[in-house]
Amino acid sequence: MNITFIGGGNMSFALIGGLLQQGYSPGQICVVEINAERREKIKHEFDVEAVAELAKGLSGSDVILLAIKPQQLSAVARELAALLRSHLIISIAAGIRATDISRWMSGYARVVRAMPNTPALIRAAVTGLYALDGVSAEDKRNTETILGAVGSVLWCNHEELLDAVTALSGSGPAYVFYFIEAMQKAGQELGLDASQARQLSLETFAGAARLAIQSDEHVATLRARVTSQGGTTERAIQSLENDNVKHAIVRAIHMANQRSRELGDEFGRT
Ligand SMILES: NC(=O)C1=CN([C@@H]2O[C@H](COP(=O)(O)OP(=O)(O)OC[C@H]3O[C@@H](n4cnc5c(N)ncnc54)[C@H](O)[C@@H]3O)[C@@H](O)[C@H]2O)C=CC1
Ligand SMILES: O=C(O)[C@@H]1CCC=N1
Repeated sequence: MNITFIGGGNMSFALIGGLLQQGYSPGQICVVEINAERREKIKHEFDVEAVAELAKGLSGSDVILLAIKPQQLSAVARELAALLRSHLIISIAAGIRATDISRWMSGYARVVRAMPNTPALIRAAVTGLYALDGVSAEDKRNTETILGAVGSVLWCNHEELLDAVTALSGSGPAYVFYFIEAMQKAGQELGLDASQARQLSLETFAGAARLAIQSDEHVATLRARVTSQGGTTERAIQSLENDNVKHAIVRAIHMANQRSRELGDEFGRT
């Protein structure tokens, strides 16, 4: 299975790195990238072919992975329409609907919409997937192999759920970093130096997440176990509740979901 990436930015870097580590050979991968500096970087980093012209990048490829910004997608998809043979198309663009990509490509229906996240860089991504009806069982397995090279994958049965995936896990690493930023700030205000605050915050976050993954219990139960009656955690959680922090986080994720849908509507009209 030969893969052509359209766009050689951050996400393509993560995915290509994962595929090569999984045993893919550089000869199976090609990148179409309009920026000459990026092309050089890709060649230098991975020893894979990087070209500027779409048609040149597609020769011999079975899968086209669209990794350009949502704003650039409709023009590229329309250009692709005339060049398609029997390619599987996978798009990772936020918000852009598989149904619109298919429409821009004159109804071509072998389209999968995927939403990975940046932990792909260390092969710890989670990716939501949605397939149009024209995608075969083999196409689905190939999609799982490609996105599975950088982490775990899950299929959604309805396209709207990809907006939810985008809001929860696509953007999610930013929420986690935001929380860690706050923990580090507090640690330093309490007299720890930057490196101590970093170590304590990050390892607490990673340890708690690992514990939750390995435990069969609900996270609320795990939280209760940290919270001694009359103790320090109780005081902190009460403060979070008084400030309505859970509500604020839930609202933020709804906002991201709304933005993903807006992106779909915005470009769906074109
Ligand atoms: N950054 C993130 O956390 C995530 C991003 N995404 C999605 O992945 C897509 C790519 O995101 P990034 O890699 O972060 O963006 P990026 O800006 O790092 O990469 C995009 C690349 O595409 C190139 N490009 C632009 N127009 C092109 C064209 N016509 N032909 C070929 N190359 C072209 C640009 O020069 C750039 O190198 C976006 O649609 C984004 O919504 C999906 C999941 C997570
Ligand atoms: O912020 C964005 O639009 C992209 C999609 C998910 C993560 N980054």
